[in-house]
Amino acid sequence: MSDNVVISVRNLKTYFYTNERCNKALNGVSMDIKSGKTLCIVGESGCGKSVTATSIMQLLPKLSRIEEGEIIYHSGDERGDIPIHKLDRNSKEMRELRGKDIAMIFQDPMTALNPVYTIGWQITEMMQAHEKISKKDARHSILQLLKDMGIPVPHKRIDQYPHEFSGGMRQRAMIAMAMSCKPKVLIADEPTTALDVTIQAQIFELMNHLKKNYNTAIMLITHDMGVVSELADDVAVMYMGNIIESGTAEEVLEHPSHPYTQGLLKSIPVLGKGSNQDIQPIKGSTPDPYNRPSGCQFAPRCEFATEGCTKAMPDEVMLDGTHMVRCRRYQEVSKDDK
Ligand SMILES: Nc1ncnc2c1ncn2[C@@H]1O[C@H](COP(=O)(O)OP(=O)(O)OP(=O)(O)O)[C@@H](O)[C@H]1O
Repeated sequence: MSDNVVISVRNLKTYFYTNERCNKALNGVSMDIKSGKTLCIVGESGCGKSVTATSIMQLLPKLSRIEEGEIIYHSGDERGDIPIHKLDRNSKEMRELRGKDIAMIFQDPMTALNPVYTIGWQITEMMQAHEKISKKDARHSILQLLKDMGIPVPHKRIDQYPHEFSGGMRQRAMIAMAMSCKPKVLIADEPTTALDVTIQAQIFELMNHLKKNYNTAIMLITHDMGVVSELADDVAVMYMGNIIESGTAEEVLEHPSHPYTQGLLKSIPVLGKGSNQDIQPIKGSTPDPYNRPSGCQFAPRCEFATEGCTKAMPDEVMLDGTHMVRCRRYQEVSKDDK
């Protein structure tokens, strides 16, 4: 395994059990999250992006559990490799990992920020929960952190409440809180969906700054291929609980080999191509997770599908380099893209 892998996920199966029915929300997911790189997880609503994140954080909703597979955190220190999938969500070890080693940011900053305390107070609490640090030293580092996160007049902002911040500034404050213990991994679940494009661009710049200057491993969840093309070093495309294509951003975006990836790329406008672009949404909709089609889950929506596709789930095929695709018809699909 390459040195810079911080989290490796192997054959992860996370299921939901509701009314005696089982939803295989993750059905054998494997991926590596690497330091100093951004891995984008992309796919339509319900494909399993958030469940992947909450499995890694051991913050799964009720009625769901990790059924099979591994999530290993490679600490790089005397703790060695930590099997997260075996830890209890409320265990001391898991609580220490959360925040200190692996931090998460959300679409809505108020998920993480408490309205009744000042930003400075909340970040101090977070720091003191994980390390021995005096209030004075914490204040000093928080001022620097707020400045690093592009929050103007930090000595004033530190004593303000979340409601005194604009949406974009609140998002930065949440990122500052997530970064306060210098985590090795930052998991960001659609962090800019609610923000306007200018603020979105600033938050992306900030994430690139974290990656470069703190060597943070970033896992960024998005449904937007435009975001992927701007930020990703590595990409994993998910559909119905499986990764159906993955590789470096160049491999996946320049040579998409799964019809679903091609569909996602055709459904976004390309910068610089003007307003007369042929934007085509992917036809059909995702199947009912409790009543899945047999074989390839995308087959009912796929123009390349043949009878064989509905018989069994396609195996992973390794193309060039790290490029993986799960499609029987990938050769025809790749030709079609040329
Ligand atoms: N709390 C829950 N209770 C029951 N099923 C759930 C719950 N959360 C997620 N699921 C199911 O797990 C599957 C994966 O959902 P997940 O939230 O990971 O999708 P997603 O790709 O993050 O979608 P979105 O972009 O809408 O957030 C879906 O079939 C979803 O219905």
